[in-house]
Amino acid sequence: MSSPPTDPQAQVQELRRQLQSLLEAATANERKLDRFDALERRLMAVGSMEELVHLLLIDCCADFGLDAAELWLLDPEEELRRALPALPMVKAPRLLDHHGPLKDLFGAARSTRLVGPADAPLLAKAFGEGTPVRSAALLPLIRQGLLIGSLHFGAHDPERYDAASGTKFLDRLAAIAAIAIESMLNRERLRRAGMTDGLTGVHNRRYFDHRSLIEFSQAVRHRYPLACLFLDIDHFKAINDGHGHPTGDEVLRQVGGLIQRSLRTGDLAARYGGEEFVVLLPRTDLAGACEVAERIRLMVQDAPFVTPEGGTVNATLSAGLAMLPAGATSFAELLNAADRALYDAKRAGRNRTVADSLGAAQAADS
Ligand SMILES: Nc1nc2c(ncn2[C@@H]2O[C@H](COP(=O)(O)OP(=O)(O)OP(=O)(O)O)[C@@H](O)[C@H]2O)c(=O)[nH]1
Repeated sequence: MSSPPTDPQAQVQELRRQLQSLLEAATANERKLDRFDALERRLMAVGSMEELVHLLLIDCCADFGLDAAELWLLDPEEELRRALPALPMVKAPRLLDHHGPLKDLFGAARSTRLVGPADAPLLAKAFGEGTPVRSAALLPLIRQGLLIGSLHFGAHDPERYDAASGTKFLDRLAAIAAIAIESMLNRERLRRAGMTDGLTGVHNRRYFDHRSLIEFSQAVRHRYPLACLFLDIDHFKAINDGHGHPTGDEVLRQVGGLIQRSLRTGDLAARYGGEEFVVLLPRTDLAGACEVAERIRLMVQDAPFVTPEGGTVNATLSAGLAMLPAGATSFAELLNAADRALYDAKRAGRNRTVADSLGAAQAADS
């Protein structure tokens, strides 16, 4: 350490220099505070999950000059997994189906961890093997005493975060990010509840009525085929009467799951009424739609449906199929044609797929 100058002129100069550097530090701190403040305000105002993820993973890096950011979210019920693939995201959060990875980062401590280059294994856990990140801040996201995820900020500079630095700003940011994530999840749950059938987990009729019009107009505008399937469980009343309503509910729930799992992203399945489901298959021709209907029909026919008592029952379903543009010029016509075909399938003995004759004939001609 250099000794203070004895010459009064030099002392004044030294004091000026110290004052200047204190002023610079204060200005830098004030700027940092302003950036945190602005970030907090934006976090509290985000309107969607995409916006929130973008803010935490992309904007944070730009605003704070970071080299890497990761967001991990606990998702044991897979609700985020279902909600997020549909979202257009530049960078996606990592969804965890159990606490293990979070425990590896925070142990029982659950407080912000500042990690330096000496703890390379922890940096690799937080940012992936081979990461160029040399120092990091790992922020636990906690809501109502529960760890719901973590936010990781990383830098190539090994001294950007060191264990001796304060974590006050980061702790506060983590608390606000956790609130923003939870409120966004609640909003997402409400949104999904409003468009999902509570028993079967497929979309409800209200959502179908809305989405089907969009699908219809897009198919017309872009001139691609749109297939509509009506699927109705056979003699469902007998299942209810013979095994009880809870078993009927369970069959409905499992059929809903089978239908959902046999469709591609972009297809739309909904519970249309009691034991009736409707499926829209955009960009699918008659042969493709028949294949989908038959696949579902055979899966239902072969499935042992587990009852609430742990026994099994069998069920079958009938399918009616209509095509746009072959069999219909409006969406109501398409639905009616599929419903007519379903009626024909029931009349012909059930457990079968019938294509609307007009649609099938015209599709065969074209
Ligand atoms: N368990 C249960 N039953 C329902 C639900 N919604 C409608 N149902 C029953 O579904 C049955 C439908 O019976 P029907 O319309 O006669 O048709 P079906 O017995 O399937 O006969 P087909 O369709 O002609 O093969 C009725 O008994 C309804 O009460 C529900 O959410 N849960």
